[in-house]
Amino acid sequence: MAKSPEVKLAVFGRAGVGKSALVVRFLTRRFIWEYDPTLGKKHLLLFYGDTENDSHEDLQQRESHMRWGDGFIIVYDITDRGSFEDVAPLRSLLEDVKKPKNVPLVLVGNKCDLDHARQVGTEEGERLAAEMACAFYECSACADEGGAVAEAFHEVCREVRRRKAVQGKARRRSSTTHVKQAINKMLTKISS
Ligand SMILES: Nc1nc2c(ncn2[C@@H]2O[C@H](COP(=O)(O)OP(=O)(O)OP(=O)(O)O)[C@@H](O)[C@H]2O)c(=O)[nH]1
Repeated sequence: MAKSPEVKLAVFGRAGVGKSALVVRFLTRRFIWEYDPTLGKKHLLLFYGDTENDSHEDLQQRESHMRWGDGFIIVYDITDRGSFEDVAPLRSLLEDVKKPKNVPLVLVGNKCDLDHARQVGTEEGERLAAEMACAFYECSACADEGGAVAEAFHEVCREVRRRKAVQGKARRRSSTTHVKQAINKMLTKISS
């Protein structure tokens, strides 16, 4: 069976929203405090950073990771409205930095086990995701009973692969067109 192509995923969101916990949950099906520390952050896909008070270096690093990624997950914490307000600027930066635009993206509202402390309604997340034309998941890295964390990661991977397949087809079609044009040119020359 053909191996699935590698997908480079980048996870963005304000500090403390649970990026590392989500990646650990996805990779190990465990919450971060249960996981083996020897696994280490090197196994995490990505874990960036604050959107406020960023140094020039932080900004440069974030932009280079945006260029690096094939697919993106933007995370906010449903108990932290500020982290929700960071989403739109992050998405704009992504649109500015990443070419071509309209990247594979999923929006995640994390920590939904803390419903009593909720500051961002589910419908607000849904509305923002609709504006950004991307899928939306509310989930909890801590108590992921329905498997929404894995579903969010899989959805962005599927979207990346779908687009790679379309691009591959377009590339093959354009190289076939080039060959046809070259043959036609040769035939025209020969017959003239
Ligand atoms: N209750 C609850 N706590 C969570 C959840 N996800 C993460 N946390 C906690 O939130 C805190 C921050 O989680 P991290 O995964 O380190 O967040 P981060 O976004 O990677 O943070 P930075 O590395 O600072 O950017 C930790 O204390 C986690 O245990 C969740 O789904 N529910």
